[in-house]
Amino acid sequence: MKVKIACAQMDIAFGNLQGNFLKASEWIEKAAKEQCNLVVLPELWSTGYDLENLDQTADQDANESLSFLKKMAKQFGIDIIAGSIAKKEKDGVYNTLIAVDRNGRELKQYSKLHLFKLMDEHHFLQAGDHDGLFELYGETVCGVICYDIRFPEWIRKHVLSGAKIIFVPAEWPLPRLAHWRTLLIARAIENQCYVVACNRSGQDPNNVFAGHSLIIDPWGEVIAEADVAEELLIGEIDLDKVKEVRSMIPIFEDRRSEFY
Ligand SMILES: O=C(O)CCC(=O)C(=O)O
Repeated sequence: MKVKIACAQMDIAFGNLQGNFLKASEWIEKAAKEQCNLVVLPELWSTGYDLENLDQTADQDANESLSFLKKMAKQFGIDIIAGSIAKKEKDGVYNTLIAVDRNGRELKQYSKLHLFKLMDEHHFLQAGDHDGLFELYGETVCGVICYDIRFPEWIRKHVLSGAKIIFVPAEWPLPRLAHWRTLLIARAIENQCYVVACNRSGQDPNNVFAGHSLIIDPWGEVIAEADVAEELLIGEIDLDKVKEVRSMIPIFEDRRSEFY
């Protein structure tokens, strides 16, 4: 099955929810006009890393984000992996990915499991405690968020549960661009699956971000890669290729899991 995917590598206005919702709606519309089946947004697309103001800006139970995303998905007939938002729950704020389908049905919420101390996340956010698996196009896929890609065992757990696409919304800083590319390509090669990674563009008061959103196939080939500036990155994936690559080098049969 072929799927045309767009990564909305947008700039994010620091703490400006209204501006970011408007911008996201424009990118979603643009992806639909390009006949994409699916659009992916970056991490914390509605607030950016304005962590100190999350008390005011985090979305209570993701209600506002969900109604916006469901409306957009139905209006433009497109599936949306809506990066992540700051979601307020009873015990604090989570960095939460939301996926909705073109019928406006919620598919998944996943909260970032590994908090990134270098960007102070642990002072402002709660860590998630469940996996990122969901069903899309009749296949199992998953979402993880940014820093999560540094934990290959977390990604492998999803792949062992059947994930054929790993979606990665991110706000990855420019100084570690080489890590971003290397880790994403490695995750695709070692798991023989697609990786669709949507980073943000631009800067905030503390960081300049790397852009370079990537769509990578199960052989580790880069299907499409953005530059640092804002861009709607488009690439087509073919889910049948996962089986093809896995039969060529059958790592999942050859694993010696009794030793590790
Ligand atoms: O791991 C990194 O170098 C960047 C991670 C990050 O920026 C994040 O998780 O928000």
